[in-house]
Amino acid sequence: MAQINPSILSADFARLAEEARAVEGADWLHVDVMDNHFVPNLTLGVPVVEALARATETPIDCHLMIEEPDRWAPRYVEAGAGSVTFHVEAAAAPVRLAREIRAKGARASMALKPATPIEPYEDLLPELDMLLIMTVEPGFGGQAFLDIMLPKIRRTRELISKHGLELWLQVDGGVSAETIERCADAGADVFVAGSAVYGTDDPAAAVRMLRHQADEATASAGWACAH
Ligand SMILES: O=C(CO)[C@@H](O)[C@H](O)COP(=O)(O)O
Ligand SMILES: [Fe+2]
Repeated sequence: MAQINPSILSADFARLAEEARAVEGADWLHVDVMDNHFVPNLTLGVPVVEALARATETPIDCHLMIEEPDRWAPRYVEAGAGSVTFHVEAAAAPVRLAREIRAKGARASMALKPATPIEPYEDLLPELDMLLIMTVEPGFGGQAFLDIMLPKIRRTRELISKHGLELWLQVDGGVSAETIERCADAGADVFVAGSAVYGTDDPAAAVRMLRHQADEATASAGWACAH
């Protein structure tokens, strides 16, 4: 079944706990950490992730858009994140970092910006629990989905199948009722959605609707997700 991860970036930051609980029933809560260096925006850090992990039953999917993830990612596992994603463009030693995240008890995930190809990282895939393909330039919610990322999603799904991996394939940026079917058809199975969830009157219903759409598209594409 497809997983839907609402992005708290599009929620009301003055009511974070309430907003996190508004999407209980979602698979993971996606938390975007930005440091104003790796991306031109600043959001939240370790103390807020700790507070969110206490405030909701939904596991935390932490997306680190920061410099020096080798230094900081383990701190987010300690803060209570169940999955930690670092950007390969920022990591000094991605294999060592993925192993450290796993050893500390979280799922290890690596993200690629739109201009970063997957092919140089084929041999790293067994070290990961999830790969994140950005479908916008990281930094802000509410941007338009980049259709030109669809071939990369498809090629990544082929690599995952070729190696017989259980790796999850996440897409993030501009995922909505209009675009989710294209992502699922190309091979994504974990979908981050910010404005398409929190921009509606009923975030929990939006999650259910997106999941249904993704499941239908995956079934007609004929590949099975690993979860
Ligand atoms: O990581 C990011 C942005 O850099 C995302 O997680 C956004 O928060 C997704 O928001 P929408 O594009 O779905 O509104
Ligand atoms: Fe994100």
